[in-house]
Parts: sequence; structure tokens; C-alpha cells
Amino acid sequence: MARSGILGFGRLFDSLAASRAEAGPQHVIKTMDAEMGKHVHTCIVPISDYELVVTRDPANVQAILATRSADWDIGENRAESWRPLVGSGVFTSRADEWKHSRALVRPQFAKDQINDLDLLERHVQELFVQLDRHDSTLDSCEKGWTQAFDIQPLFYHMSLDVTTELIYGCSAHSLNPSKRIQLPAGLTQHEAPDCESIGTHMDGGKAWVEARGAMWKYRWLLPTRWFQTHCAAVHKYAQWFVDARLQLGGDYLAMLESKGCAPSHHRFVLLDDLAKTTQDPVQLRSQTLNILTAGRDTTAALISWIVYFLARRGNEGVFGKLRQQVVEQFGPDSAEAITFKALRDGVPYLTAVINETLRMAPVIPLNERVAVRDTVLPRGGGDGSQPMFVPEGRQVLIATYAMGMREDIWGDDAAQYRPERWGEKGGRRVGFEFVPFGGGARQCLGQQFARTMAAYVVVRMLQRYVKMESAEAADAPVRFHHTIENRSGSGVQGHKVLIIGPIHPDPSALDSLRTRFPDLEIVSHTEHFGRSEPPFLLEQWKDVTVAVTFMTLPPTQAEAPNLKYVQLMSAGANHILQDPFFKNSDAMFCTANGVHGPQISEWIIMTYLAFEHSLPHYFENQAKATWDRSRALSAFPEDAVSKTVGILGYGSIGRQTARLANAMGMKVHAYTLHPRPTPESRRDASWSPAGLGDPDGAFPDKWFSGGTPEDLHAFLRSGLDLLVVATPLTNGTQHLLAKREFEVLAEAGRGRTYVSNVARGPVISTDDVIDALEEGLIRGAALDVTDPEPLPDGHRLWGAKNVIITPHVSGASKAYGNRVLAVLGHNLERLVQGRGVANLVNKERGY
Ligand code: HEM
Repeated sequence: MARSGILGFGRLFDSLAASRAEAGPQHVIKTMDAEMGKHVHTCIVPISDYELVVTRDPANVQAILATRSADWDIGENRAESWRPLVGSGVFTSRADEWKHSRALVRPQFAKDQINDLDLLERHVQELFVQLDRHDSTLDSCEKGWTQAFDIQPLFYHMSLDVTTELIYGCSAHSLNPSKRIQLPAGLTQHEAPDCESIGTHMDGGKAWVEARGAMWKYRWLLPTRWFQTHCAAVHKYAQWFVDARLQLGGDYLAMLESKGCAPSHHRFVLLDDLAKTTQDPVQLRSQTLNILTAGRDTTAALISWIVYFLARRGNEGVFGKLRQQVVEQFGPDSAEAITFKALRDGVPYLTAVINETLRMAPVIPLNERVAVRDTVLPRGGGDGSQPMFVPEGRQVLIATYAMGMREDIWGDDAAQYRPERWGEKGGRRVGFEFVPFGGGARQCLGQQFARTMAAYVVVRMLQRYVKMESAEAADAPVRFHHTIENRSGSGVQGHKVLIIGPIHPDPSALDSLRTRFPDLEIVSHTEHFGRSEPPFLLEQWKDVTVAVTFMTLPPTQAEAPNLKYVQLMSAGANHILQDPFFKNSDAMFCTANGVHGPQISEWIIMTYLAFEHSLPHYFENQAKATWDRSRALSAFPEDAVSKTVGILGYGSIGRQTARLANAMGMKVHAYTLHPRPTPESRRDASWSPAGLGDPDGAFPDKWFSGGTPEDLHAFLRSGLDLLVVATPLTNGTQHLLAKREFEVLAEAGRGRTYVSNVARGPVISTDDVIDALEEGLIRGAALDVTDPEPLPDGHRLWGAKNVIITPHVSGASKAYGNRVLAVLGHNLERLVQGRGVANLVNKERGY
């Protein structure tokens, strides 16, 4: 090819422009066809003072990857750019170092257990939950944050979740963060791994590596500050697992299981297995990170492409035929009949679909090698059929996509998606014209795993969905931006967060948010319930896109035209329902639901136990310096074991209370307004601190529901020792507990119920609770909220029998501000990924 452009840089700029236009792989074909002719398959491309070779000739590919592979090695870019992020391992090393790495990790991939279908099924279930939820939770205003909803990010999450579990034994649970395990910090000298941000740091690091690659030999110009942050975070994450494995040896998997990770029996965990061969912590960290990098995005991209082609208009026949075979082989809805062998051999058309997808969208459309000595390629010289001399140091690009599009190999319809071309068995004989997984000595180690996972996910989706539809037009071009999806940067560039209000997070929590989103601008303005020092000026709203606030809002959207997301510091939104900005702007509002669970549930248990163990009585005696054991000896306190707690309103506070009560040996009865008959309906999508609460709705022994007094009475009659009132205050819950309800409690439990109110005062009728206490209809009450508030001096509730009153303080906690920031971080991550946020306020319903 001829040189082009100023100083010969034209070819480079053309190729960058094609990548930006999402047509990089097609650009190779177009340029070769136009400038060299369709019959030329190998050419030299000059760029400035440098020349590289591009080939789409299978004979040359075979020589490079297999027959003359000793003359070739991977190029500097892969080796050097990736190493700071993932270390030196099988994917990034060269020459003898690579041979050593390959020999070390290859045996892991030969084991049957690596194809663990139980592991895949667990994560497919999480995928389904997200798919179900997506439609119902995505609010129109969220769509303005990134692009329209795209199924692809869910596959990337699933792939991260699967590969982290396969490699380290503990999933990052990015599809369902509520399932994240809080691993112990003290076990190794490293901090507990941050499962929440590992995906973001890997994406950020990868984006940098790709940007560096695109800058070709001027890559040193790229600043490294953020890259270093990502590298440090990724290392820290892997190091904890490696150290824990080395410290615990054969007990490593049992430890993970005891913390709540998937069961250890018969489970294959790559790190665990690898540590039987080497105990070198750096090796273990690097090799596992190399495999995580090589396997995560590639598999997600393959699944995304398969779904893309199945849903593409015009491919309805392919979808129908595949679905029919899948259902015939595996049934319409269950995973039971799916085995590794049946996946591999049982549905030939599925194999054909996967192969055809990899032909038309090889996940890695350009592979690369550099000659390590002077050598020859079998074809490309003379008229194209002669050998071509390649000097040492020359780079060759293997155009995998272009080979897949050659009409002389695949037929005139090479541009059509037609799985039938793969024949009856789905896998026609191919040579080096089809190398999506590379070939020869450095062939992909994860091919079988990737194929199994893709096949499994597709089968489960086809069992579940009778139809898939693409939003694109039938003739829309295939856009290769997504070949390996690149969510470059952290996705929050240009966003500015204003924290304004009475509650402030620790500087360390702010720092970790900055580390997680390095390009997010954060400003913080202290304010004490409406009064701020220095005064906050209206024009300061102008460029704010995210506000974290208790109740300070801009007067109208005109003052804050860019404000898209308001993170409230409160669990409810009732105090701003009449605010003009809330009512009239299109910003989305999220509550801090979940930040109160830990401290309020502690308050509930504390007051209950204080009452049971007569703490107020002993405090009084202590003040009088009186040692008197008679009370405990005459009427033994009752402990909580086997008692029943009824939780009226099973939200985040109720769920954390259930967790604590369960740990004390109590039974849990839950009450919700709407029925929750299925496991799905019992789940809770709102935010909760990792490892706390009851996101799956697993604790209740009985579940009651309904909106009528009869429904409520059935719950109150269920034998409650402790009744926790944790329901929002609405018109329907005003005086929900009144005279009749206390009578029902008394009839059912002979006055043994202790009542705890952490909701709002008016949910209980004050006069009626006083009467119930005085008449012994209930044993006692702990009230953090009263009606009225503040409770006036001399009010008769102060002196009621067996009552503990605190002045609406159960929600206070030093961790409050940090938790609000955690909700913010959680939602920012979801917004960047185009997913629905947690705790979104429905503006019509007001909560
Ligand atoms: C659709 C999914 C995948 C595709 C298309 C793919 C593709 C490739 C390709 C083309 C190479 C060769 C690069 C070269 O020639 O230099 C490669 C190497 C590699 N792949 Fe994959 N891969 C996939 C999934 C996986 C998975 C799931 C894993 C592991 C869990 C994995 C692990 C590796 C490793 C370790 C290497 C380096 C081998 C070496 O250099 O010796 N891959 N992959």
C-alpha cells in the first residue's frame, strides 16, 4: 500500500476514524479491496517511518500461529501495557516466561470441573431477576443519564460474577450487589477485597490500555495517574484472595463458604487448584488476573453478539429453529436436563449459531504478532502467491474478521448470518481461516469454558423467552464498537456532585468515592438545617448534575439546568413532596433507604432486651447505690430464644431486624401490604449495606399481607412476643394500631406482646397505647417516635407503665453520612452502566 497523509500518518488516522465510526474491522476489508483488489490477502501498510503487515490469508496465519510459531511472539503493546494492571502471566508474557506460565496454568483448563453448570445456573438466575426488573424499574428520567437500555452490560456483569467466582471462589455479585459478601479484613495483612468496585477498576484499566494501544508508538504521552489508581485497586483485590489461600491452605474454600460464598463441596476454584502447584504470591496474583482479563469481557461479548444476531430483524427463522431444538432437547423451562455433554453435542444448531456468530463477529477481530527473527510468510510476495520476507521486529496483524468475510472461502453469502453453512453437525471442518480463539501454541485456554457458558446462557434464555426483538432496523449496519465493549473512563466525566446538608461523610469516605470515580467532581457545603456557612449562592447550582441533600433544593430547574439526580439523605421523601423543584423538574430523586437499618434494628433489640432484663430498674438502683437481686430471682427474665417477632412493614429496617432476631434464635413473622407469594416477590431491590438485611426475603417463617383490618388481625393473632412497627406513615397507616388491635394482641397472647415503634408516632393511637399499657393488654412498649412530637412536658405517655421513650433518635449513627455516600456510589455505578437506580422515588406515589 502507498503512504498517505501528512508525514505518512494518514493510514493511522483513517483507522482511528473507522474505529470511532464503529467500523474498524470493516475498514481493513474496504481498504484492502479498494487499494489492492479482492484477490490480495496480504499487504504492507506504511505508517510514518514504520511498516506493518496485514494478512487475511489462512496459509500465513497457520505459519505465524503454528508451523513457524517460534519465529513470532506477541507484541510489546500487549506485554507492556497490560502488565502494570494484571502482572506478568500467561496472557501478557513472552518467550520463556510465557512457556513457564502456560505450563503452569494449562492443567487447570483441562479439568472437567471447570465447566461448572451449577455455578452458571446461579448467575443465570440473577440475570433473569435483572431482566425482569429492568422494565419495571427504569424510570423515563433515568434514560437521560446514558444511552437507552442495552442488555449487553448485564452480560458483562454476569461474566464478571462468573469468572471471579470461578477464579477466586467468591463472586463479585455485580448483577445483584445485595448478595455481596463482606469478607473479613483481619484475615490477611491486606484490606478486605472491594467486590463492588473491582469491575469499575478493571474497566478503567482496560480503557487506558486500549487508549495507549491506539496511540501506537506515541503511547508514552498518555498520563498514567488514573491508570495507577486502577492498577493498585485491582492488585489489592486479588492479593487478599491469594494471601488468604496461602495462609489457610486446604481450609480456604471452607472459610469462603463460612462467610457466605457458594458452597465449597466438589467445587473447582482456579486459585485454589493453582496454589497446589505454586505458592509464589506474585505468580498466583498475576496468573489469576491474567485469566480474569482474558476471560471476562471476551465471553460477555460473545454472548452479547449471539443475542444480537438472534434478535436481529430478518433472523426470526434462526431464532425459531434454535428455540425449537433447545426446547426439544432440554424442555421448556428447567435446567435439569442440561449437561455439559448435551450442551456440546446435543443441539448441533446451537454449535452452528455460536460458530456463525464468531465468524461474523470474532470477539477479537485483529490478532497480532511480531517477528522475533528474520522470517518468511508462505504467501504475499511477488504476485501474492510467492513467499514474503519479514524482517525481525516487524509487526503482523492477523485480520480474523476479514478472513471470516472472504467470499472465496465462505461463499457469496459470506455477509449473511446463516448458521446452516456449518452443516448438520454445526461444526464444519475448518482450518486457519477460522481462528476466533487463535491457534497453535498460544491458542485460547478458555475456549471450552467460553463456549459452555455461552451455550448455557443462550439455552436458558431461549427456554424462557419465546421471542426476542431488536430495536434496530433490519438493514442497520453491524457496529463493531461493541466487539469488545469498552465502557471507557468511569462514565461520570462532566458530572459534578454537590453535597449540601447537615450530615457529612468522613473525609476517608469521600476519598474512596473519588478513587472509585476519579473524574467525578465533588464539592461539599456544610449546612445546618437550612442555614449555611458561608452562604450558599444560587448560581452555584448551575453546573451541578448530582445533589446529595436533606432538603435544600434549587428553587426551579432554571437555576440548576443540569441537575439530573438528587440523592436524599433521608429514608423518605415526604418532607419535600410539596417542593416546587421536586414537583416540576425532571430530575430523579432517590431516598437513602437502607442507611437506617443497622442502627434502628440495634435500637429495637436493645430496648427489647433492656426491658426483658429490667435495665431501667437496675439503672435506678445504681443511681441509689443499691445492690438488690430480688427482681431477677423472683421473676426470671425471659431470653429471646424461640420467641416470635412480628415485623409490621418488611422494608430495610424490618429486614435487618429480622437478621438480628434470627441470630438470637427468634422466629420471624413478616407483614407487608402486598402479598409476596413467590421467592421473586419477596426480594428487595433497595440498597442495603453489603451482607446485611434480608435482600432475598429468606428470614420470615411466615409471611402475612393485606390492607384490611382482618388481614392485620390475622398477623397480630399469630403469637407475637415482640411487635415491631416499621411501616411508612400514609393515610392508610394512620392509627393502624388502636384499641381493637391491642385487644386482638391480648386475646391471642394473653398480654405477652412487647411493642416497639420506630416508624412514625401517628401509626399508633397514643391514647390507646397508654390504655393498653395500663390495662396490661401488652407487656410494655419502646417508642422512639410519639404523637405528638416533641412529646410535651407533663404528657401522660411519659408516665405510662413499662414504657421506654427516646426522642426520635434511633436513626442516628456516626456511619450515617458514609452510608448515604455508599448509596450514591452504588447508584452512580448503576447509572454509568445504564441500569435502573436503587431507591428511586416514584413522584406520583411520593415514595
Ligand atoms: C468468546 C470468548 C473468548 C475468545 C473469543 C477468546 C479469544 C482468545 C484469543 C484469540 C486468544 C489468543 C491470543 C493470541 O493468539 O495471542 C486467547 C488467549 C487466551 N485466552 Fe481466550 N478467549 C475467550 C475466552 C476466554 C476465557 C473464558 C478464558 C479463561 C477463563 C480465556 C483465557 C485465555 C488465556 C489464558 C489466553 C492466553 C493464552 C496464551 O497466550 O497462552 N479466554 N483468547
